[in-house]
Amino acid sequence: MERLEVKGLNHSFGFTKILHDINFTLNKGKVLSIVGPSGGGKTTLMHLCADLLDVEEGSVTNTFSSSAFAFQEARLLPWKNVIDNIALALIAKGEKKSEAIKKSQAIALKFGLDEDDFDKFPKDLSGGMKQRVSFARALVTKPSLLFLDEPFSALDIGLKKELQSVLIDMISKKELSVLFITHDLMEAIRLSDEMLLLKADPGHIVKKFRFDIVQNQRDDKYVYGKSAEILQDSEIISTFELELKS
Ligand SMILES: Nc1ncnc2c1ncn2[C@@H]1O[C@H](COP(=O)(O)OP(=O)(O)OP(=O)(O)O)[C@@H](O)[C@H]1O
Repeated sequence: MERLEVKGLNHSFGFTKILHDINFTLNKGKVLSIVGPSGGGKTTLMHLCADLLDVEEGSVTNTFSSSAFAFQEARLLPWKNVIDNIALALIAKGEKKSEAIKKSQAIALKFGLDEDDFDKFPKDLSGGMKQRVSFARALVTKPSLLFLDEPFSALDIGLKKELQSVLIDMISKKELSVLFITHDLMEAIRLSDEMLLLKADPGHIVKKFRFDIVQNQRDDKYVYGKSAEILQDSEIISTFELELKS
């Protein structure tokens, strides 16, 4: 079975230890989130998993057949229009240009872009539109594993929910496995099967939470209820330094 397995992972930048003894497995069709405070090492961990950073100690085994990324900033090529930005990965994989364009247009519409937007360049797009393009570009190649680094954090509530719904639809059809990092607890509860809590200095996993209801049956009531419950957890309180000062 396709999986991402992290064992005994340690990482330092210079003399500063950033990650300590990280262990987890992401199986096919599952969504695993890593939550924790800013500076805790989430991005470093994601980069090690995605082979964007060399593993120094421990191991990362990725047997997924293909993977893609979507980041907090959309990172589009400024000299290419919307469709060409999306089509890029397909063309790089050897797909015929006409076919790549057709697939890119279809997925752009799925992510809520209009035909009028197809010829626009990134400088003429709003932040939300750029993020739609970024998602479409990541998913057009139908990766089996998707890495998401805070992809919803700059979006308004409506757009956030809309993009999450498209993702949940794909997850529910078991088309996709996802590893994502966030500091938004509700986002993690809405999307993940398992949530790892990463505490800082150095980053280490202090608790794992599992959510057993399938994503497309988690309504707002479930997400708010679970959030309220988890916010009472002592590890969450100390990791996010939530103690109220009286
Ligand atoms: N290339 C690098 N060289 C040196 N230190 C780095 C490097 N990248 C990150 N760090 C340091 O590693 C620590 C963890 O950073 P990282 O970006 O992984 O945390 P994070 O949990 O993703 O934070 P945020 O939520 O703010 O993005 C920080 O102290 C950061 O300054």
